[in-house]
Amino acid sequence: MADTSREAGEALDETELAIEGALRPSSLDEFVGQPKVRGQLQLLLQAAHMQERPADHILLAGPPGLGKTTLAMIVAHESGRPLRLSSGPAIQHAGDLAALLSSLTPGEVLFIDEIHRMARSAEEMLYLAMEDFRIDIMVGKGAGATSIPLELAPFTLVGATTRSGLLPNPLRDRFGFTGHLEFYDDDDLERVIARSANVLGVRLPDDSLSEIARRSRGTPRIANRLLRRVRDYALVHGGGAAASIADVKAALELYDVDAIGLDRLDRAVLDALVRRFRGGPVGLSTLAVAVGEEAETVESVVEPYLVRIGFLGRTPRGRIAMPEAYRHLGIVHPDGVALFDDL
Ligand SMILES: Nc1ncnc2c1ncn2[C@@H]1O[C@H](COP(=O)(O)OP(=O)(O)OP(=O)(O)O)[C@@H](O)[C@H]1O
Ligand SMILES: [Mg+2]
Repeated sequence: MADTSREAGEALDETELAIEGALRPSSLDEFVGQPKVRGQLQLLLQAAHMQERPADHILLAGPPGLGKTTLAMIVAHESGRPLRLSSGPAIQHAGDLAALLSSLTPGEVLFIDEIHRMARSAEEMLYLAMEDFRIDIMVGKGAGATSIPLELAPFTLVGATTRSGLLPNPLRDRFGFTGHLEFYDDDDLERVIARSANVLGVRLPDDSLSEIARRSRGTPRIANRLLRRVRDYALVHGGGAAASIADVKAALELYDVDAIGLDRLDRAVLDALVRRFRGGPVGLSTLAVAVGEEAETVESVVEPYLVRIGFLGRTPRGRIAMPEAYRHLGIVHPDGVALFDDL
């Protein structure tokens, strides 16, 4: 069954989560692709190490599944410091953040996932904490309220966000460095898949490897997930430990992944845009309602890849379908232009 609800990545059950953990690279050297961000992080960590201080605060931005959490873990691992995990939705009051910050040990790496979803009051507390390693705790209410300053142990904050545009500037400015993660090209995805296949004990001929890479929407998490489905298929229907190209194609067809990696939700969005809204422009929320999804999911999970491959455009008046999208769906463009030249 193909799940169309992909908020915050995928709904993984516990075994899948454990496998995702096992597939995570634990050092910068093992981390595939993203040469820019890798180089930037390397320098930052090395300088901090030479001066025996915690590294500057780091913000990691990019679509789901590109390696933000993985990099946060690598930062802690490479600097030999403990990692504390939290997330924006878990910090709904300044008090939640105060409790978290005051319990950090010197040099600890604090990872706040989905940092754009943190409460406003906590954000303000975080500004001071990031800059001066200090917070003010409010005691009492009304006219008698006083604030008590509290010194914090120096720490490194690693924030992750799929929506860096939603972060207030004062918060964004307090990070020493922002790493923008990009979609991976097919060569990098092949390396991710080859590494994971090795860990999972799956043998993949070259053609199988490149077919999975081509259908992974530029995203390592999707590459790993498709690989696991292909492994299942080969185990049940095919040649056991080796997954032939026929196994790959059959498995991906079973899970509704099309020839360029679009899944049911991607296609539903394109279909609504092209057929129902005649190519747009249509507002994000209207489009989301048409496919029965949250606007946030459509915006942060579905759209970035469709924009990147030139299927969808974002304009001030709404979303529009680009000619490539018509071609992929096999629909004649309203201008009457024949777009079937490659059929
Ligand atoms: N550069 C990479 N090399 C190898 N594997 C990677 C890489 N980036 C990500 N992965 C794999 O992809 C999976 C998803 O990565 P990760 O959890 O870090 O994504 P994320 O950016 O935090 O996503 P989300 O926004 O949904 O939290 C991980 O299990 C990891 O194994
Ligand atoms: Mg993550």
